[in-house]
Amino acid sequence: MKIKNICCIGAGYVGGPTMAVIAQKCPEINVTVVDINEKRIAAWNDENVENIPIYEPGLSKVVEEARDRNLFFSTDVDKAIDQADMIFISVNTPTKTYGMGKGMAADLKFIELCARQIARVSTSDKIVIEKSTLPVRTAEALKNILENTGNGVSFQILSNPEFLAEGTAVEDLMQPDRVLIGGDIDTEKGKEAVQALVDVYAHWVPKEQILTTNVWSSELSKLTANAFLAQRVSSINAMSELCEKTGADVNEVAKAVGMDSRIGPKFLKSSVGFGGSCFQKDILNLVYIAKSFGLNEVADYWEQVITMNDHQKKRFALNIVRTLFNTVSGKKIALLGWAFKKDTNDTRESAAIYVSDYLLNEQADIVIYDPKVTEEQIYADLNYLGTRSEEENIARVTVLSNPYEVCENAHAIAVLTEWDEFKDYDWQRIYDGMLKPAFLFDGRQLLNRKKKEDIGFEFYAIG
Ligand SMILES: NC(=O)c1ccc[n+]([C@@H]2O[C@H](COP(=O)([O-])OP(=O)(O)OC[C@H]3O[C@@H](n4cnc5c(N)ncnc54)[C@H](O)[C@@H]3O)[C@@H](O)[C@H]2O)c1
Ligand SMILES: O=c1ccn([C@@H]2O[C@H](COP(=O)(O)OP(=O)(O)O[C@H]3O[C@H](CO)[C@@H](O)[C@H](O)[C@H]3O)[C@@H](O)[C@H]2O)c(=O)[nH]1
Repeated sequence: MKIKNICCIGAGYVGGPTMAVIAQKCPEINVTVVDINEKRIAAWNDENVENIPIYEPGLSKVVEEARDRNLFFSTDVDKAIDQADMIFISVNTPTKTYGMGKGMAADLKFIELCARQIARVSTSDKIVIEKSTLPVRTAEALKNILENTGNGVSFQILSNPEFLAEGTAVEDLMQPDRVLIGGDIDTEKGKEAVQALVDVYAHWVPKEQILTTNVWSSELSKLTANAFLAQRVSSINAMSELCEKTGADVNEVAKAVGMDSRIGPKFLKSSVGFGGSCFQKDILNLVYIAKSFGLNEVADYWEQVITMNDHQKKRFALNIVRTLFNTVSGKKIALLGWAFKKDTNDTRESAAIYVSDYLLNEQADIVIYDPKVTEEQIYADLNYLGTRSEEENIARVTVLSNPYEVCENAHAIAVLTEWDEFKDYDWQRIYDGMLKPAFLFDGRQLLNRKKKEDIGFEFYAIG
């Protein structure tokens, strides 16, 4: 089966970059990315390609090459669905904030809406692909909706979870460790659909790296991968606290442990805690699924990864309070970084949000600089927590676009995102402008302790 038209529902951090790369690598396939968010689509279509809504190194170049050639962004969801042979569903699946499974389960309402829309609009056979991260067995529900409410056309459902990490999305998409495709491999039609998607990726991904499985394994592998990755971060963060008590150095421990080829060196960087839209959401979802099968030990095991992460964020903030003579009330604390990691403008679940919240509870005055995050986003993140009124957040929090100004007259600086530029600042100038003692808290193992101590900083790093 030769695919001519692809539609992707959801022009977010996954849909946008993933489809841009597919379009660039498959010039003979038309790729249309649709979204109900008009502002987002307008930004993807902005004449100045640097204004696309997602900041990812290398992405604007890929978009520039393919856009209006075979890559299109549109709000006309019905039309794109109807014209497509293959539809990726790449909408958000956040943690539920209401009702059954509140705070744990994935909210599948956007997925269901997509399925109903596909069923209503389609007049020809389609391959429907789960690109969003979904609870295991979601394909069953999708199939039920599509087959019972559709116009009698045939749908094949595949699971094709995305493993890209933000900040390196383009690189990860161009050279993925693997592409995972789950399908109904027991039927001819199912096999054909899997092959059609394999053929798309085979334009640039070596065949050995395209893994096909049954649908349930594919769905569950995505949750498993994120749980394992987050677990490594929580494991090293747990050790960081022990290092601080014992004089061991967490970087040295990570290196020594990571040189064991069975463990490996990656993803062992101790930090103020993992953030991002995926790890917490996906582990909570996994815990919820385990509990729903009565697997309480399995659920408790994975829940500890989140407990440890919450502890890490909290103890970082409390350490600032304790070190500043047990009070930060009315003190200016400068925060460098708001994004959940470097090279992205995404702030979802960023540790910076929670560290700020703790400090604001202690009545600190917070001044923030991030190279890619807007002031509007920072206030939105704090207001979303609902800990205090919007007016109070505005009164206590200032966002500036000059890092030196942010640090001017501060009692302390906390580095919360590992942006490269922070390393190259004129730290003597920053020190000179601060109140003394000048405290510097490195939540990212980013700065050189010796050099900062030589300048005169009271330096605290995790681990
Ligand atoms: N962000 C990541 O790095 C990442 C990586 C791998 C997997 N995932 C998974 O991919 C999925 C999408 O994540 P994201 O970060 O791209 O989310 P996102 O919020 O950035 O984008 C989702 C988009 O879907 C749109 N949308 C929602 N319902 C719609 C509908 N009915 N019709 C049209 N558009 C609709 C929203 O307006 C939004 O723009 C999630 O399930 C996530 O877990 C994310
Ligand atoms: O050694 C490490 C590695 C990561 N982090 C933190 O962990 C979070 C997540 O980082 P990362 O995994 O690099 O970014 P994400 O974009 O959240 O990507 C994860 O989540 C995606 C969404 O499901 C998956 O597709 C990716 O494979 C998976 O890495 C960030 O706050 C990092 O700062 C650490 O603290 N230490």
